[in-house]
Amino acid sequence: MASPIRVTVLISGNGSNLQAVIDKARAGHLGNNTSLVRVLSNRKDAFGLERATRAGIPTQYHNLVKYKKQHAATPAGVQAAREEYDTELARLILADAPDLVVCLGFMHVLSPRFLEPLQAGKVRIINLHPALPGAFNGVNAIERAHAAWMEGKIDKTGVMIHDVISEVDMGQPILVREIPFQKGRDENLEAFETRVHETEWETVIEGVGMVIRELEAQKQNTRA
Ligand SMILES: Nc1nc2c(c(=O)[nH]1)N[C@@H](CN(C=O)c1ccc(C(=O)N[C@@H](CCC(=O)O)C(=O)O)cc1)CN2
Ligand SMILES: NCC(=O)N[C@@H]1O[C@H](COP(=O)([O-])[O-])[C@@H](O)[C@H]1O
Repeated sequence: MASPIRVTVLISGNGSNLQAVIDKARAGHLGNNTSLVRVLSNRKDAFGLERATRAGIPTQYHNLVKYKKQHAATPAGVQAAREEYDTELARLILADAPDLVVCLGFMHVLSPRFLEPLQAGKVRIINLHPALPGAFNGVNAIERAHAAWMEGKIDKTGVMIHDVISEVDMGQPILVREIPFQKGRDENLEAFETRVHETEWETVIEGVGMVIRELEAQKQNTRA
């Protein structure tokens, strides 16, 4: 059997999308031969780390604060801290020799200090974002979409899996799932968020599966 597709997951929080991926991989339905090699979080209290531990997946906590303390609290100092953080993040991840890095609620903007070493190592990076391409980039996308709908500005939103590039949430979409708003403008934020998360759990499994199959085919062609 071909060597497994090695996957590293980056998180910052609850990890419900990570759990969807873990469950699918464990059932053998995430590609023919997939190995989740590590879950890394920039937040120590991320429940996703517990989910990974329960699944027997190695974890790592890598936090920006340690780097910020070594620099002045100036824009230049913060920039230097972020660059050092990203350089070390790339080293940590490359040490596991992944084929794919999946951002699932990883609340940190990745700089070229991270992106370039991974590109050099031919490691694909993808992200799950709860919005349609080009809409509501960045944080709090679900809340912002709901507010825009309440103001009558949009009638649908969605979730997507996309390639990660330096410009946040502007990488090539891989899989997009639209989510229409319900008539009557009476769906509160909590109910709407639940619908979005349910769509995410399906989308992340399908989207990650698509990329894994692409990588499997590439490995097959390289061997041929
Ligand atoms: N260079 C890229 N980095 C990341 C991308 C990307 O497409 N390109 N996707 C994100 C995930 N993400 C949206 O999907 C995202 C995460 C975090 C932020 C952000 O503004 N983070 C702040 C800190 C916010 C916080 O701590 O709550 C920051 O980094 O200063 C924007 C978008 C993963 N990274
Ligand atoms: N900009 C990135 C972003 O907003 N990501 C979002 O963080 C949440 C993580 O949930 P989870 O920890 O339960 O998987 C998800 O809603 C994901 O789309």
